[in-house]
Order: sequence, then C-alpha cells, then structure tokens
Amino acid sequence: MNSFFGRLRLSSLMTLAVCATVALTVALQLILVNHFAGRQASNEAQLRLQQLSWQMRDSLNRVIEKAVGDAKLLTELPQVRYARDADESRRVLESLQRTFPDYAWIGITDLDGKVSASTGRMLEGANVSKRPWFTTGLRGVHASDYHPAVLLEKMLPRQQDPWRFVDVSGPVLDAQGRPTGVLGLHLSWEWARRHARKLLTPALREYGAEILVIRDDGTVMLGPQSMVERKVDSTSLRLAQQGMTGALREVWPDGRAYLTGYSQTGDMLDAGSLRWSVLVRQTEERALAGAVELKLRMLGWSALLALALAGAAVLLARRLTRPMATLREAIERATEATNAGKEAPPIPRISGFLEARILSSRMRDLVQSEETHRRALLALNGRLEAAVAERTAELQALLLRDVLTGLPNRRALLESLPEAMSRARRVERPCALLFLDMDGFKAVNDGHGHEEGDELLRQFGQRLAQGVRKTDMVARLAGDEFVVVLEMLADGADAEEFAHKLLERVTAPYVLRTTTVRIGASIGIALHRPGDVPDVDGWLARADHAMYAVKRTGKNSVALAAAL
Ligand SMILES: Nc1nc2c(ncn2[C@@H]2O[C@H](COP(=O)(O)OP(=O)(O)OP(=O)(O)O)[C@@H](O)[C@H]2O)c(=O)[nH]1
Repeated sequence: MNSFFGRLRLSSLMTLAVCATVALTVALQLILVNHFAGRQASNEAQLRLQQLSWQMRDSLNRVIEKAVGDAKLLTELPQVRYARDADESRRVLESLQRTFPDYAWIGITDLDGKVSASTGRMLEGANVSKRPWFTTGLRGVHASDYHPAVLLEKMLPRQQDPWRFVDVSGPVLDAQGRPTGVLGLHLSWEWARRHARKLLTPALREYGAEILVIRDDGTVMLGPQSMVERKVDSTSLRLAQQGMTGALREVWPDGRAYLTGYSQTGDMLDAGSLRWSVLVRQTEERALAGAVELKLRMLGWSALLALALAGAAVLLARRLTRPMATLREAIERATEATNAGKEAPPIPRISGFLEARILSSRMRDLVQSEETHRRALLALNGRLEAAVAERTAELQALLLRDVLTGLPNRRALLESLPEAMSRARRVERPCALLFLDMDGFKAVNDGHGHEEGDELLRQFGQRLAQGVRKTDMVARLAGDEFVVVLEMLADGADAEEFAHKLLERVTAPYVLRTTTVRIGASIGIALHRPGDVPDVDGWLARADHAMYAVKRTGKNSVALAAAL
C-alpha cells in the first residue's frame, strides 16, 4: 500500500483524495435521498389514497342519506299519501326523478305489492311483493344493498355497464298511520361509477389508482372490470370491515404490492346502515414512480456533478502542485549535474503558495551552499593531490638516496646501470664501473666512534662526487663500499688512470670533528664495452672481484678486471 502511494505524484494523490471525497459525499447523499425520498413518497402516496377513500366514502354516505331522505319525504307527501289517482302520484315521483336522474325508478305499491304508480309507468301493474325492498319497506324506511334487477333492466335504456341498484323503500301511511302501500326508490349504481371516475383525476388514473367499493360479504361492487362482482380478500378490506380507516402496504392476491387507503361507509351506531368498504389502491411501483424518477434524476445530476468536481479537482491539483513539480524538476537537474561532477544549475525562485516559495528559497540556498562547498572541496582535493604527488616524489627520491651521504644508493645505481650500458652502445664508447672499499675504516669507527665514522663516510663520498664529471655517477652501496660509473671512456687504461687520480684524491687526510685521519681505498674496475652483453650483476661482480683482488694483494690500489 505504502509503495503504491509512494509511486504516486502529489497531484495524483490530491486528485484521488478529492475524487474519493466527492464520490463518498455523492454516494452518502444518494443513500440518504433514496431512504428519505422513498419513505416520504410512500407516506405521501398512502395519505393521498386514504384521502381518496374518505372522499369516496363520504360521497357514498351523502347519496345514500339523500336517497333515504328523499324516500322519507315522498312517503310523507300528501300527493303520495292521499293521491286521487296514479297520475297525480306519478307526477310527483317523476318530478323528483328529474331533480336527480340517478333515481332509475321510483314507484308506489299497494299493500299487496302491486305497483300502482311509477316513473315512466315502468312495472305499473306488476307485483313486487317478493322483492326484499317491498317487505323491508313495509316495516320502515330502509336502504337495501347493491343488487341487479332483471325486470327493470329490460325496461331501462341500455347502457355500457350493467344496471345495478341500491334500493331505498318505506311505508306509505294513511291519516291513521296505517300502511297503505310501499314507496320504492331504485338508485342507479351508475352515479357511484361516475363519481369514482370523477374522483380519479387523469393523473391518478395514469398512475393506476383504482377505487373499489366492496360489499360486506367481500363482493366487489365497484372497481376494475376484472374484479367486479367477484369476491376479494385483503388486509385493508378486513381492517375497513372492522370500521377502521387508514392506509397500508399490502400484497394483493395478484401477487403485486399495493398501497391501499381504506375506510367504511355507514354509521357504526346504526346497525341498519349500509356497510361498504371503500378501498383506493395503487401498485407500489406506480405510486413511487415519481420518487424513482426523482432518484434517477438525482443520480444523473450527481454523476454529472461528481464528474465536474473530479475535473475541477484535477485542474486544481495540477495548479496547486505545479510549483512543487517545478521544484522537483529543478532539484533533479541539480542532482544530475552534481552526480556528473558538473556545476549544479541554480534552483529557480518559485511563485505560488507560501510553502512552495519558502521551500524553493531554502533549496536555492542549500544548492548554492552545496556548490560552494563542492568548489572548496575540489580546490582542497587539488591541493591535496599536488601535495601527495610532491610527497610521493620526495619519498621516491628518498628511496633512491643514501640517507647518510645524500648520494644515490644501491637501488638508484642498479636502475641507472642499464641506461649507462645502452648509452655506451649508442655512443660506442666504453664505460667503467669502479668498486671502491675503504681500507681500515673499522679502525676509525672503533677508534673515534661511529659519528666520526659517519662523517668520514660523508666526506669520502663528497670527494668522490667532486672528483667525477657531472655525467658520471657516484653511489654508496653499503657500509664503506662505493661505486663510481664513468662514461665516455677511451679504453681500460683511461679508466685505470682516472681510478688512480680518484684514489689519490680520497686518500688525502680527512679533518673530522675531533680528529684528522687518513684512509686508503681498494678499487676494482670492470669495463663495459659497447659490444658487451648487458649484464648488471655480472658487471658489478667483476668489479667486486677486482676490488677483492686488490684487498688480497695489499690494499690501497687499483685493479682492472679482465675483459669479457
Ligand atoms: N660509522 C659507520 N660505520 C659503518 C657504517 N656502515 C658500516 N660501518 C662499519 O664499517 C666497517 C666496515 O668493515 P670493514 O670493511 O671490514 O672494515 P675495514 O676496516 O675497512 O676492513 P678492510 O676493508 O678489510 O680494510 C664495519 O665495522 C661496519 O660496522 C656506517 O654507516 N657508519
């Protein structure tokens, strides 16, 4: 995880952070909207359906009450109670029908159930004594439940829906209060259908709202075509039948979820009143369609908003991190130059936010100071290297010098002998190696001390060096042994002559610190001619043998080694 974030640029991190925050905010908002909008929409839909149910119930109650009232009024009218003939009664009945055309039929019977007068003369003369409205009407004003009427239906004009009626009937009494017949009023169910259609506004119909009026036995009197005059059962129906009102969500037998508002008509205190359940239902899907649409719209707008914010976040992140990106590039360039041993380019002054300005300024100072240090270090390094080279050269020189006399030592001699031999070949002149060993040096050491011995060695060496040409070489091999290399000689005799001169020179008295001494020297000479095979060890050995030969034969003399 760390390595993942470690690979991201600051701008990417900022973009990610802002996008994540936006996405989270939008998601939370959607969840909340989804929750509250859904609940709110469901509550509102249920309330609406409940109100519709109440409106329908109240209308039903009002019309039934009106019919009962009209029936009562008619039974008390003198034109009905004391009618001279059927025409007089009929005029009254038809006059009432005109005020309320939904009274499909109004008629008066005698006590035997024979219709004496009726609207439109329908059923006049017919016997209706078997009809429930006649029998109940004899006992008092009473409304009977929804029912078909086969005879009447044949006489009435045809209409789209079948004729159904609610009957209201009551006794017609004479002056003594004795029944003389029954007044029957058939209220067409069409008014209920029409009223339901009126209540369901086009918008509600479009969203599938349905009004159901259900008889106490569960038979649908008004509702969708497929349900009319069929029995149904639902929780809302049972609640309405218990006299409750409200709204709920329930699953109907068709397997779909509905929101249903319910109420019941009639008067709880009047056992004779008509008890119809009024249900107004709407599928949950249609009822909440508005909320779903709102959610989808919000989702769309939220997505657009999130995209716009993400875009803004990218731009903002780039804008904010640009100074840091510039600083990073400058640091990388400086680092690359430093690694390549070049002068680091200066860090530019970066404008932008405060931290970037401070950081760039500090980095600028840092790189400048680093550059100064680097230059100082380079200079120091140069001086050190020069000092080391000088010291090395000194050490090198010391390695080739004899500490006591300052003359070239054995090593220097061995290095220069091959050069001397090759020069001899080049110039075609022999060169000679003189091997000198002091005679009786030990006695000086023993007699006057080592310091005096050292002094003698120094002076001996100086005399040798002063006695040869600049191109010749004097070296101290070890102890009291010295070597002189003579070049550009004519022949062996030349070398011998020079050796004698040198012997004379070195045997002169030496003034030391505490004493003056004389010393002899044995000199062995070995020549190297231009044509000789170059052999350093052999050349030295020959001179050494010649010197020893002198030692053996009396010292303080010169001997020339035999030619090769
Ligand atoms: N003072 C001093 N003495 C040295 C040094 N190196 C060698 N010696 C001494 O030099 C002497 C050389 O010995 P020898 O060559 O046998 O002495 P010598 O008396 O010259 O003998 P011959 O060559 O046979 O005449 C030794 O006593 C060494 O201790 C030195 O650097 N300083």
